[in-house]
This record gives sequence, structure tokens and C-alpha cells, in this order.
Amino acid sequence: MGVLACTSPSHYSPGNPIYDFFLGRELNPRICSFDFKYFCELRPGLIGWVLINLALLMQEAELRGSPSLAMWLVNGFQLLYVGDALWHEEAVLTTMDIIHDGFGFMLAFGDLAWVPFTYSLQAQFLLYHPEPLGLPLASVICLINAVGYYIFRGANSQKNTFRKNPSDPRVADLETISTATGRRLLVSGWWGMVRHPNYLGDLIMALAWSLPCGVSHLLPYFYLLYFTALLVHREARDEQQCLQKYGLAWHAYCRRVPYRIVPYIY
Ligand SMILES: NC(=O)C1=CN([C@@H]2O[C@H](COP(=O)(O)OP(=O)(O)OC[C@H]3O[C@@H](n4cnc5c(N)ncnc54)[C@H](OP(=O)(O)O)[C@@H]3O)[C@@H](O)[C@H]2O)C=CC1
Ligand SMILES: CC(C)CCC[C@@H](C)[C@H]1CC=C2C3=C(CC[C@@]21C)[C@@]1(C)CC[C@H](O)C[C@@H]1CC3
Repeated sequence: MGVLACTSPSHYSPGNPIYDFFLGRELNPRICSFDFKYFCELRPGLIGWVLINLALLMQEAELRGSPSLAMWLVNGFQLLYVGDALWHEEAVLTTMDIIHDGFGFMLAFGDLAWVPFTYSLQAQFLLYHPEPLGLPLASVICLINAVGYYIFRGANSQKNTFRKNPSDPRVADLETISTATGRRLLVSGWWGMVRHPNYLGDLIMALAWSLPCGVSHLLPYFYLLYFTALLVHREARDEQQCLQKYGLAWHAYCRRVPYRIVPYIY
């Protein structure tokens, strides 16, 4: 196919048709400079998610006169998350989906269908199960989301700033370990607390998105449960890749920072 000439094979392409279908054979299918995977990872799914949430909020206003406080919180928190991802769009270029995974069924389905339709489950739930929420509890939930966002953004920004320019004054004083590749690993700041502080912040936010729906039903907690499983699996894959890249230096980092995601627990 002439127009799809600018493609590259995925890092692992074992020739097993089922595996290839799921994980994709092409790492970056493109039409010239238009990269399908990069586009799909952020734009349609995340924007679709926010639009579905907004439609549910408007539907609730139509049904009950005005949107509930719980619906406002869920919409506000998730809008902040999506806005943050789009604002820091270039950061997605260093994720393992972009670097290692092909654009197969998992990412195509995940980006285009899974994200907008399952990530909006809390707002869908609230439309059919209105949840009265008082101001004191709403404030506590806002605080939980703020703490999660602070950790998530702090950790991601610290790593991205360090990777772009290690002498940037915001990260220049952080302690590091040298690796044989010439790249260094942060061992203080957020990355000295646990080995995946950004996952910890993301999980705290996931909890804050479910809490406005109350505790009477498991459905609004689906995202938190699925996301915990996804991040535990993702963390294990990332550790394997870092061990391959950094060898002894990675072992030294693990000794220095023994916990993976949750301090003193995991
Ligand atoms: N909502 C959702 O569905 C999902 C959200 N996410 C979020 O997306 C974001 C990106 O996640 P992801 O791509 O999995 O991984 P990370 O952003 O955590 O990146 C991992 C990479 O960071 C580098 N790194 C690891 N430790 C250190 C250190 N101590 N110092 C410097 N660099 C280090 C390594 O790459 P190198 O050394 O090569 O730079 C490693 O491969 C996260 O915030 C995550 O929570 C992720 C998946 C799904
Ligand atoms: C269909 C399967 C069960 C799983 C599909 C997984 C995908 C939905 C996720 C894999 C990595 C993702 C990332 C994000 C969204 C979800 C997917 C595509 C973000 C874009 C979310 C916003 C963050 O700021 C960055 C994330 C990068 C990884």
C-alpha cells in the first residue's frame, strides 16, 4: 500500500495471528505525517468521554430540573483529567503504548470505544441512581481528588522536566543514579517515594471519581478495580523493560526505592 509506506513493525511480532491481532503488527501506522496511534491515544476517546459525560449532565438537568452535585463533581474531575492529558499532549510520546505497543485491537478498541463508554460509567450510573451528596462529604471528595492530582501531575512533570533537561533548576538538585546507557534515574523527589508515584496519584483520583456515586452499588467502582489491575500489570511490564534497559542500575534503584506504587504496602 503506497499511502501506508511510512510504517514500522511493532517491537514484538511473534507471528501468532491472535497475538498480532490483539497487540498489532504495526508500531506507527501512518499516512505520511498523520500517526493513527498517536491521534487515537488522546483525541477521539478522551474528547468523546468528556462529551458523553456532558450529555449525561444535560440529560439529568432535563429530567430533574438541574444536575446533581455528584454529577457536577464527576464531570469536573474527569474534565480536569482529560484537559490535563491534552495540555501535556507531548508527554504521551514517552508512554509504553507509543514506544512499544503496536496499534492492534487492544489500543484501537481501547482508545476509541473502551475509554469513552466505560470511563463515563460513573456519570451514566448517576443518571439512573441519583445520589444525594452534602457539602461536607463533597468537600472531602474534592480534597481527595486534589491530593491525587497533585501527586499525579507533580510526578509526571518532574520526570518529563528531568528527561527534557536534567539541569532545569526545578530538578537539578534531585538525587540520581547513573546508568550504563548514559540516562540517569531519579531517586529523590516523587520518584524516591515509590517507583510509580504517577500511578498512585492516578489511583487516588479514580477513587475520588467513584465516591460521589455512594457505596450502595459496585458499578461505579468498576473503573477503580479495572484501573488497579491495568496499572499493576503495566507496572510489571515497565519494570521488565527498565531492567532490560538499565540492568544493575535498575536493581540499585529498586533497593533504594523498594515500594512499587503504594508506600509501605505494595
Ligand atoms: N487513565 C488510564 O487509563 C491510564 C493512565 N495512565 C497514566 O499515564 C501516565 C503514563 O504512564 P506510563 O506510560 O505507564 O508510565 P510512566 O510515565 O510511569 O513511565 C515509565 C517510564 O519512566 C521512566 N522512569 C521510571 N522510573 C524513573 C526514574 N526513577 N527516574 C527517571 N525516569 C524513570 C522509564 O523510562 P525512561 O527511563 O526510558 O525514560 C520508564 O519506562 C501515568 O500517569 C499513568 O498513571 C496509564 C495507563 C492508563
Ligand atoms: C481494552 C483493554 C481492556 C485496555 C485498553 C487500555 C487503554 C484504554 C489504555 C492504555 C493506556 C492508555 C493511556 C491513556 C488512556 C487509556 C489507555 C489508552 C491516557 C491517554 C489517559 C490520560 C493520561 O494523562 C495519559 C494516558 C496514557 C495511557
